Amino acid sequence: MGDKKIEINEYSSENLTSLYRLKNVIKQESGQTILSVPDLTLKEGEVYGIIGPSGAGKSTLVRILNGLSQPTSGEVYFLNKELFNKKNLRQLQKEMTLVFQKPHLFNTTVLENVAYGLKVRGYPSKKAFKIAENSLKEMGILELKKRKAASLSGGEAQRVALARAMAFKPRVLLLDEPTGNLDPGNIKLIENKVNSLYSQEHTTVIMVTHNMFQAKRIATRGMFIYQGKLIEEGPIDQIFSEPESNLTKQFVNGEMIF
Ligand SMILES: Nc1ncnc2c1ncn2[C@@H]1O[C@H](COP(=O)(O)OP(=O)(O)OP(=O)(O)O)[C@@H](O)[C@H]1O
Repeated sequence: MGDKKIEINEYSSENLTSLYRLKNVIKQESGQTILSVPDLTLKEGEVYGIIGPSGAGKSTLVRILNGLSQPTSGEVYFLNKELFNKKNLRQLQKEMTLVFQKPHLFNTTVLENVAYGLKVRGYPSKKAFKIAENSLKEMGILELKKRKAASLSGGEAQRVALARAMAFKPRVLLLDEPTGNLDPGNIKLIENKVNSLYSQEHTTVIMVTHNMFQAKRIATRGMFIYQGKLIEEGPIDQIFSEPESNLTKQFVNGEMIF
């Protein structure tokens, strides 16, 4: 591969105290603080569910974690390196991928869409297509490989976006409401995929979801964001049964009016 891959021993799990570390992170837009995270550590190999009302700042957080949106102030470390340092950003971003609720697919075939992410990571074309085919097979959609992306249904497009994200086996998979527009069958398929990524590949998954049942079903840890503030982060059972904050309690019990 053309790109320097991050050496495992450079960031071995033994030396790694955190996958992400955020300190005093503030994001402002038009003079307003839309996200404030005083101190947050995210560990490798967990499935994080990010919950909170609409407009709370959930997407803002995943865009920061993916390196797409630089905080106005504060520090973000990924694998113990400053994520937004110009020297590190592109290299570190190759370890992660973000899938949106409405997938952004290129106007080419499904197979070319899935191979793209591998090619930009330096895989030779033939190998990229082979891995892409395999990834489509794993998502159960190999028969779509020659279809133009624009002709796909919402559920199919989301599965293609996930096949593309998973093809290069990212260390971190960020999902922003990935099942928001899908029917129960497609939701189940995607949740099963997240479960197997976690249990078999030990991929860290960080997922925004409006669906609290979904967070309960698939997350190992939860984060509650409210009015631009990270209120709490902890084991998912604790978030739902014994949250530290009264705000979290009101939200998970459906008592919050907003
Ligand atoms: N570029 C921007 N300029 C101004 N305000 C913004 C900008 N981006 C986000 N915001 C505001 O910041 C707040 C947080 O937005 P964000 O998309 O992170 O929320 P969210 O929790 O993901 O919401 P939803 O669940 O509705 O998707 C919202 O009030 C939003 O309107």
